[in-house]
Amino acid sequence: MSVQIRNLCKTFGSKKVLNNLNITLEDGGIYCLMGPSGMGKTTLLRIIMNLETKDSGEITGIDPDVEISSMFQEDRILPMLSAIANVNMMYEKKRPVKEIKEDLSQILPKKCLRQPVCELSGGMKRRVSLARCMHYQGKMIILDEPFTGLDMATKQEVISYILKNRRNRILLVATHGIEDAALLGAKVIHLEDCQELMDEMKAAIPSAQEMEEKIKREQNDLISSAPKQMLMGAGEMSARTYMMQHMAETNLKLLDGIPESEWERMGSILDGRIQEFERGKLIWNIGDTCTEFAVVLNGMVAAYTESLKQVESLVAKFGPGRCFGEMLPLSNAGSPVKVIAAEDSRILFLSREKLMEKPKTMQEAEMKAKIAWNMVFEISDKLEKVSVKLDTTSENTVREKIVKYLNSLPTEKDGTKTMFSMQKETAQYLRVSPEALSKELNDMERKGLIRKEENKVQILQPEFFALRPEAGIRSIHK
Ligand SMILES: Nc1ncnc2c1ncn2[C@@H]1O[C@H](COP(=O)(O)OP(=O)(O)OP(=O)(O)O)[C@@H](O)[C@H]1O
Repeated sequence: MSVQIRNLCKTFGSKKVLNNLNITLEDGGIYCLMGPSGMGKTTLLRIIMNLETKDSGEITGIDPDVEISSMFQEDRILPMLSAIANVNMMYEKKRPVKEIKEDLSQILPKKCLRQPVCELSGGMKRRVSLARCMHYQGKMIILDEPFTGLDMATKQEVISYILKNRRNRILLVATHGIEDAALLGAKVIHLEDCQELMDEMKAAIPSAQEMEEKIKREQNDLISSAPKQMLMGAGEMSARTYMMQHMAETNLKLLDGIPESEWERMGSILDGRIQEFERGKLIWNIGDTCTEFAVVLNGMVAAYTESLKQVESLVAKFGPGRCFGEMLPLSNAGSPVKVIAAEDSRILFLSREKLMEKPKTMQEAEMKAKIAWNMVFEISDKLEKVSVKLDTTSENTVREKIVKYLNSLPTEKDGTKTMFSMQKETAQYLRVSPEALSKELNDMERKGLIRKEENKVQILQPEFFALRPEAGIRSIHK
């Protein structure tokens, strides 16, 4: 039976937070609840969980007191107990420690499972809290910003853990991460679309300009983190994906210099076709052949790649005036990319063949000249960026991989870096044998480059570890 939220209203004092909100959560569905900060996500989750009273409306299909398992924004774990004990508290009749240990070691280093959780890092505490939630039986799982403080690799591990242990329960995740929905395979619920927005509520919604800036920031974060991930040497991202991300950085402004009011007319002169896509609709699928340039006239589209583990991640978002056809030839070459409407969008498709044809009228010649100029300009810029190619892991020595990996980890306040997880998993992650990893770490310690203790590594000679991108990339035409 689905969970139905009908005409839900909530006011704090004079502040209207939810107004006639309607959402249906289908049995077994996965949902990401998104919305600007302060829009009422946590309030809605708390009302569903019966931790907050509603002013009016109704929620049917679930008994919040026994059927919901939740993870809050705060960890809510018992600090002096171990991760194992925290999880085992979910059971009236305790489960064998071995069983819990095995389960937890999917997302946490084995060594820390018996430590009091107050000694763990913030991200580790989040994972204990998540595991506790997943172990509770019920009909629905609610996670309020579960991925805060997790790096991309850990997030992917945690998401596989969630999906593996969900057992077809309804999953509702509040998040700000635009790529989380794709990683979870979730349907996105935009809180602002499910209710009647009062003027005061609209104030929480960012302006178009703020959104543009946010997207730019997120895009930049994604792009700047890409080489880092690659430098880890995990082989997870191909060189082609790397190139694509650099392409995304400069995605083609095919219509630059042509006023917006002219775009549609230009489309008709060049025999283009215009198609409308509702939010969430697939525009271009992985592997589709590319014979057209696709220019966003209105709305916003998002391009996703698929990693070797078939986890999708957002590569770029394109707003009006941007063209994504340039990325698609790469998909023919085997690099997976798909494009989805992130908002209701109108797309102008321009045939490559038509663009190449000799113009028949002056108007056509003028349009084509502008497009051709934009392409030349863009391509010359790109050639600069695509002039590097990633070495594949086979050419990297174990030490290079360790150095790159350590470089990619954040430095903690005490100057140490916490290794991804236990050595065995790190070895697997870096695609080297555990013996080779351990030998190399010992060697580096003997040479005074690092000091090891438990899961932590202290870098003693920072200059040796200074990020050297050229160690992982080489020029292909210089
Ligand atoms: N107990 C409360 N008393 C008064 N106002 C509250 C209370 N709880 C929440 N609010 C207000 O309700 C609004 C919605 O808050 P809520 O925490 O639900 O937003 P959110 O979408 O989850 O935000 P974020 O993404 O930042 O976590 C905010 O303006 C907040 O200040």
